[in-house]
Amino acid sequence: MSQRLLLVVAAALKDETGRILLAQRPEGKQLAGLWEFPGGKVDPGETPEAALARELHEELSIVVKEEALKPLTFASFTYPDFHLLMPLYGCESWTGVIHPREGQAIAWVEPARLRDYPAPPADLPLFDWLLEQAQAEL
Ligand SMILES: Nc1nc2c([nH]c(=O)n2[C@@H]2O[C@H](COP(=O)(O)OP(=O)(O)OP(=O)(O)O)[C@@H](O)[C@H]2O)c(=O)[nH]1
Repeated sequence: MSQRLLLVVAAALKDETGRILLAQRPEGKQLAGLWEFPGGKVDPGETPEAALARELHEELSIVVKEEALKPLTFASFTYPDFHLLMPLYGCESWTGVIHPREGQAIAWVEPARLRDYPAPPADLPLFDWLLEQAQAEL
């Protein structure tokens, strides 16, 4: 069966203590209430990095330079309506203060606690990957 491929970019924003930012999907959206990485769909003609910088500004009101986005890993997951391809970028520097602009809750989460947050199924291997990375850095 052929399926629509949807390209979504996501960021693992990391603070000085190694915690990762998760945002809760607002009510009314697909998968509402689940915790996920900030990000969103890549618009036609947009690079993934430009799309992610745009989404981070729209969602969290921070300014991120594209050079500050480091490719980490990706999710590839079949949902009922589409197949999600989601590169995950790491980001440790931005300007501005994180302020959720869409009414979404946010949380800074230690890598070992990521699995405590209900998340879209596509994100679970990414949570595990981030934990492995954090453990390897110790
Ligand atoms: N941003 C984001 N989207 C994710 C993650 N995991 C995951 O399965 N998705 C899925 O990716 C799809 C696109 O995300 P999105 O809805 O945030 O994109 P968007 O803001 O551009 O769309 P919208 O404004 O039209 O709602 C959704 O179906 C969402 O459930 C994640 O960690 N972050």
